[in-house]
Amino acid sequence: MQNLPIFELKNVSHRFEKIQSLTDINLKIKAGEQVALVGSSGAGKSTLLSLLNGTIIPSQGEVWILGRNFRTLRPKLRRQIQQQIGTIYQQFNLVDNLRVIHNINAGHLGRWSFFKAALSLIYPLEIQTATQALQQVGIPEKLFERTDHLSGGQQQRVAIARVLVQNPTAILADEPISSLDPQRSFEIIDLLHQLSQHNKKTLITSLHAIEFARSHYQRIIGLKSGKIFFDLPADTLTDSLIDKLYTDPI
Ligand SMILES: Nc1ncnc2c1ncn2[C@@H]1O[C@H](COP(=O)(O)OP(=O)(O)OP(=O)(O)O)[C@@H](O)[C@H]1O
Repeated sequence: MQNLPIFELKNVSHRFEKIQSLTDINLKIKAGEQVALVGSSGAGKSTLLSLLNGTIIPSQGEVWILGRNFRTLRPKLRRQIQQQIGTIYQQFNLVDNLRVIHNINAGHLGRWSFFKAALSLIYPLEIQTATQALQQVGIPEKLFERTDHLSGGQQQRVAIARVLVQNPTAILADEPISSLDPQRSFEIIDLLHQLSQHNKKTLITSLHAIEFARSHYQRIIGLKSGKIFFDLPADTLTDSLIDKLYTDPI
């Protein structure tokens, strides 16, 4: 079990009606790995992340998550597996007019009953857990602030705190810094790196900023026109290969 990959894709292709977004992907990602996904717009990065968190099922091939062939699972087991995968998005996916604590507590939703979730909207529950998560992302004083009163960088920290409360095995981040300035971008990438290392969580991040992929990830996967163009340790990736990823036709 120890050596089983957290994620495995076997001959995976995906098609959105007329658009072939991924073609024949074979990939294994082990526990604790920090992987950056890079490639031009439309290369298939978000599609790949959506396959890894079970949001979409591939048109062809098999996606194995935590040792299970996801397609074959019953809905209840699918939800249990999905609870183990936390995802952070470019647009944060927070409810703007709620206080921060409610957005963080959304990380419990897969585990809480409907009643508990509804009650927590009136009397916030698990304040200590939420405070700890907010402390880990560096803004503990914002717990009762309205979410839309925070800056973009702070909102992304809240989204990360929500994932920490979910306590997943793996964290997926889909272009988490696209709407942030360079300094905030560095801070969020650095935070994700520190948290995944400290909490021993697998981290997979899609990124346009190649410099952060190189500085903060062990492994870099380049996608080009829906195919894996390279899959290399960060310290062996050359500038010329990066140029080819973005310029040459496949
Ligand atoms: N829901 C969808 N319906 C139809 N086509 C889609 C859908 N999602 C993605 N695609 C198409 O699949 C291809 C891959 O898209 P994807 O979003 O995975 O790329 P990406 O590498 O994440 O791009 P970006 O960096 O711009 O986010 C694109 O051609 C895109 O237009």
